[in-house]
Amino acid sequence: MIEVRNLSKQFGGQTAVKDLSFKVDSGRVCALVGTSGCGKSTTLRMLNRLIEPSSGEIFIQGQNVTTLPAEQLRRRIGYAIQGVGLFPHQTIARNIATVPRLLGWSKTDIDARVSELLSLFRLDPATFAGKYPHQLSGGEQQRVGVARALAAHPELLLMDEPFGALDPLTREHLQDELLHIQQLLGITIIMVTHDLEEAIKMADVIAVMDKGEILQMDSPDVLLRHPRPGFVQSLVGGQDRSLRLLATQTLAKIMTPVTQPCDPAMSAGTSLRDALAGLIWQGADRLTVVNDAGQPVGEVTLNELLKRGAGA
Ligand SMILES: Nc1ncnc2c1ncn2[C@@H]1O[C@H](COP(=O)(O)OP(=O)(O)OP(=O)(O)O)[C@@H](O)[C@H]1O
Repeated sequence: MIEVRNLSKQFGGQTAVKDLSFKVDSGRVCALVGTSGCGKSTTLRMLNRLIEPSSGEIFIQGQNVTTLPAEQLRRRIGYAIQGVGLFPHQTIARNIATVPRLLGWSKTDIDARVSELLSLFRLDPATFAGKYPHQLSGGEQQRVGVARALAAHPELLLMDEPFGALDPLTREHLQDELLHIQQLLGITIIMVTHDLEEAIKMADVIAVMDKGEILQMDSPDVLLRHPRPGFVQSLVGGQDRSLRLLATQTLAKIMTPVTQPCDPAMSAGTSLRDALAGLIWQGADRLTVVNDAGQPVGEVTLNELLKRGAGA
């Protein structure tokens, strides 16, 4: 668990982050959202002390790390940013191995970890390990950036707009991939994003920031159903709130036993939002939920989807 107590940062006379206190449980994904300049990146960078806090304390697994040497702290915390920041003159393998090398891992352990991570991110080690960053696409580089951040089994992964520069399809793909890996490794993630849809999709808990303060910190569902009046409401409020609500759940959560298999068929991991879009597109009022083998495992009606998107 990571806990922040009364964290503040002033640059000159200007307050960028004001008396923040919050906790994120182990294995959870927390997203910091808010408009440009509200203090998201400054908050994130104080957690690994790329920026020194003006005041306040940070605890990781109960240990006060506020005064730990920053280098030591950064080896326990992975950090991935938009634009990746890979070392251009080093191979992909060497880039990923950066922190394990600093920690003095053996060559055998490093090679094994590099292969494991490349495979996890579906980059064939034989093809990619020896390449240089400029020989990779943006999406591939972004994967390597996250793999590098995970290399030394960090307790915490910090991500600052990690998918910001990618096209929507690649972005969605990488979000799915990261969620899968997060669940596999059970790692705690704190991510900064200006994209509310990304926060809703990725996070267990969303902290909405404005002018250096957290105005509300709740699960996506609670945030969408009960936003605090004012800034939070205007951020999450719009007419597409029902669609955002539907995006927080999957068919697996709401399906009932199959009565009569019918078209369309959709996988259990499909979001309710995509399911609704599919039913509208096909003019159907019911769908069959199928497992990976294509066998029917449940069904969901259009009516049920409409109910789930209702605010009341
Ligand atoms: N090194 C710095 N020196 C002076 N002011 C800074 C510095 N870094 C950030 N700030 C200021 O602190 C405030 C918060 O910046 P921060 O980068 O944390 O915002 P942000 O929410 O991440 O914004 P964005 O979404 O645009 O990246 C801004 O007013 C910014 O100008």
